[in-house]
Amino acid sequence: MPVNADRTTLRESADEGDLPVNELFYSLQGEGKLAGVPSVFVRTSGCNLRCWFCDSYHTSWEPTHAWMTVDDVVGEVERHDRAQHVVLTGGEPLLHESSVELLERLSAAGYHTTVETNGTIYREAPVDLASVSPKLASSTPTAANAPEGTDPGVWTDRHDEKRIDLDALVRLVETYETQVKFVVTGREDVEEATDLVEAVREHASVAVPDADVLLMPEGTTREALAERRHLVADLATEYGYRYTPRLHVDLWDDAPGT
Ligand SMILES: C[S@@+](CC[C@H](N)C(=O)[O-])C[C@H]1O[C@@H](n2cnc3c(N)ncnc32)[C@H](O)[C@@H]1O
Ligand SMILES: Nc1nc2[nH]cc(C(=O)O)c2c(=O)[nH]1
Ligand code: SF4
Ligand SMILES: [Mg+2]
Repeated sequence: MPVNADRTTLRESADEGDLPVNELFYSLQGEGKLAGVPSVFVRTSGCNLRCWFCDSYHTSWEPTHAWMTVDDVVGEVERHDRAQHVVLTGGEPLLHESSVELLERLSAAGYHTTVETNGTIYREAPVDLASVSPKLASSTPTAANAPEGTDPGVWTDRHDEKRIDLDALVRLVETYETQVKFVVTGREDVEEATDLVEAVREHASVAVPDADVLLMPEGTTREALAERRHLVADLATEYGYRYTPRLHVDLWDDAPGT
């Protein structure tokens, strides 16, 4: 089973350079090109978007975290001594300037680094795989779909305005080895994803091959994924994009720290 961070290294208040950490655990990469690879996950808290389906509610809708120094994060990562891969995720990890220092430290220590990002923010850092997941119109929160007990309020418009930043997307694909990973709820999402990929191709100086465009079924439980995965697999075949499972959900359902 994945192992959670020792909470004794977490503090309540921030010093400059600290990172708001929601959780740190060792598991198998569940998504994308590196699915199945043992990896330490560092999940920062705080997001500039509010997807209605966010599987990390406590980093977006209700951010919870403790502040850790970059030193302590590196120390916790190193405790998982079999891991050679680190996944920096969130929330939106590129909101935080200190994510750059963390990536520099991890890279210098020899780790392969993946950053899971919504693609609205560009930062320069030693990133081995930028796992970019631009948010489609179907992610926008409304009064009808927002998580129970929340009122999307200003976030319906704010999310919709901020969810795509073409300049940031282009810089990310030009700078890093990239996978572009769309959360798919239905056929319209793949049509919109195709328009976006075409726009990125038009502006970028590098190729974005179909094999780097991934379709991932929306769903946070085995049951939800079982309902949607065949549709998404068929769409991947039809469009020539790659399908990615959510291996951790298949294996551990919605258990925390996986
Ligand atoms: C919680 S997000 C954190 C990183 C970044 N904020 C982002 O959205 O890419 C991690 C990954 O989970 C995906 N994700 C979040 N909720 C999901 C859901 N309900 N079903 C499928 N994928 C989901 C995101 O698209 C992203 O690829
Ligand atoms: N096992 C596992 N793989 C993942 N790949 C990306 C994740 C994320 O939340 O960013 C994630 C996650 O939360 N767990
Ligand atoms: S961008 Fe990522 S972390 Fe933010 S709300 Fe959407 S899925 Fe959650
Ligand atoms: Mg996740």
